[in-house]
Amino acid sequence: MTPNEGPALALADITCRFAARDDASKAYTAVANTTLNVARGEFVSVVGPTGCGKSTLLNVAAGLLEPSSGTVEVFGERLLPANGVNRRAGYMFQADALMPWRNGIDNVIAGLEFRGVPRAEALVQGEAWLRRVGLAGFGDRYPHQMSGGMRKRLALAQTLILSPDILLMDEPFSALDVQTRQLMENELLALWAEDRKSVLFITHDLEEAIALSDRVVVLSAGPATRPIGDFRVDLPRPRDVSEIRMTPAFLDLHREIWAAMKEEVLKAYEQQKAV
Ligand SMILES: Nc1ncnc2c1ncn2[C@@H]1O[C@H](COP(=O)(O)OP(=O)(O)OP(=O)(O)O)[C@@H](O)[C@H]1O
Repeated sequence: MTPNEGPALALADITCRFAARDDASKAYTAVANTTLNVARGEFVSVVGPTGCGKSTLLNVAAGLLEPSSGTVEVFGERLLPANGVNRRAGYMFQADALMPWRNGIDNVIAGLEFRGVPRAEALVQGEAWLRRVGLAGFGDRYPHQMSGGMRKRLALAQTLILSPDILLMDEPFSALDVQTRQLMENELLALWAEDRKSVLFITHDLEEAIALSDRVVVLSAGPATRPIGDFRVDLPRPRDVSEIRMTPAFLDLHREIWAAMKEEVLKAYEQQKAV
């Protein structure tokens, strides 16, 4: 396959082993033989019980972690951590990456400045992004002067201003209260609908996964986590995440996926109690 062909992300037969926590001479297999694709423009969520290996997979996709075996291709091109991180991707993690010493606008344009975009030009783009995420006029506030929801908006602008082809999101809204979270989910969907980036979204919240995605992949409990289910979400778009949750089609899908997930969640819970 030549570069720029193929899915946005193709994780093939990925296995990740770490030194075991209780005995560093032993290996702990976090993820085993996992194959996962994200097509161009597709919104895929990965759900699974706590500690199962979701973040590990995302770090592999980001090029931040080299798998013990298996390959990653980004638009048909092999991702080799030796060559650096996945440059086609933007990230949003649970903890935002805002710099407390920079005000809102300077946080939004940080990535552009690192890339060498002249400040005046970066500021124009930054102001436009502040408007798009509903923060027009808040550019001079510092992160500590903003609410959790505002900080997430700022982080979203900070990521999207670099127009990545792929968005890698690791429970980006989990720290928010339910209402703010649903507002942010709707905003994410609206922004995504504008140019349909390819998204890999990690969450332990099945409702959030279904409401946002085209496809939900369910992971087994660890160790040796692997996908145990792959469900297409054919709910109509545009979606309002709080309304779609009430529809019979959503509830049917939730029931179906939860049936696949439940045993794994219970397994992970028992394991956690045993530690
Ligand atoms: N660098 C590492 N060294 C050793 N063990 C690790 C490392 N990174 C992850 N692990 C282990 O691998 C397993 C999977 O971790 P990971 O963070 O990917 O899970 P997760 O599904 O994202 O968890 P959560 O839902 O709690 O965020 C865990 O048991 C974790 O302790």
